[in-house]
Amino acid sequence: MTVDTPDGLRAIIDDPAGAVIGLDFDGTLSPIVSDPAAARIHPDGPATLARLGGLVGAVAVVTGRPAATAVEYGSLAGVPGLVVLGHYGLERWEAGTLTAPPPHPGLARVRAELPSLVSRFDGAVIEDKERAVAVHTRRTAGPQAVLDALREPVAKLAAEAGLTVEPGKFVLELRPPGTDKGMALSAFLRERGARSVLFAGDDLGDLAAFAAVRASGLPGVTVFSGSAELAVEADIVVDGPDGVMELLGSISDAIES
Ligand SMILES: O=P(O)(O)OC[C@H]1O[C@H](O[C@H]2O[C@H](CO)[C@@H](O)[C@H](O)[C@H]2O)[C@H](O)[C@@H](O)[C@@H]1O
Repeated sequence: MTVDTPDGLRAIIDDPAGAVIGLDFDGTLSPIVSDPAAARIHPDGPATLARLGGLVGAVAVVTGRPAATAVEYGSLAGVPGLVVLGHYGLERWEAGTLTAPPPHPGLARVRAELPSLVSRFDGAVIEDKERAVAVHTRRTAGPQAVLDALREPVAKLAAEAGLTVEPGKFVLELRPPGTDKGMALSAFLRERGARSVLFAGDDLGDLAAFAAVRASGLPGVTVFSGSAELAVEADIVVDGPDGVMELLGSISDAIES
């Protein structure tokens, strides 16, 4: 780290025991791929997180994925002390134990009615995540046009089922209301008595966590995992998961030195 190191990052390096590091999964720890089931963490991910986790107060993965999926695709089970807040904070995985509420009753209606909306578009696929259902358009001939065409009927179905729509990179997710990544991160900061915070993300669902960093009143830093698909303002912009790994590694270097 240099003299240009942002204040929030300086606070993390100077007092690592008080630092909470929050990390999104897809697009941040894991490169974006066309098949959601084929996503896997960056090859340096598990070792990078294990090293950083041994130096700071806590590392949490905050994701729209089910926590167990992030643990599996991220090879995270062996990362000491790591907490995974899945489904935007509905679920929590820690030390091999998963805590989760019962699935929302509205999901049954979504499972029954969504296929007929989606089947009109070749290549659009449904990802059933048990506590949420997502429609992906990345593999259609016109991902943005199909996403735009689905927006209104999906919003109507979600409202009728008592669910909320979470938009993301060529995805519309129908999920239970009442939580988001900002609420999940804020609660985790309070629980851990954080004295500084970093959150890294790449998608629209991460903006609530960026806002929570700013609202926390703590020295904090927002990190955007950049790509050609989305531009978002953040304190630090890095080049996708490669850049995230490099940044996390350099934070560990700076703490150790
Ligand atoms: O909070 P996250 O961990 O970033 O999860 C958000 C969504 O990520 C996944 O979809 C995204 O990644 C896929 C794999 O790289 C990609 O194919 C898709 O286009 C992206 O939107 C996941 O499949 C969703 O369920 C998550 O909500």
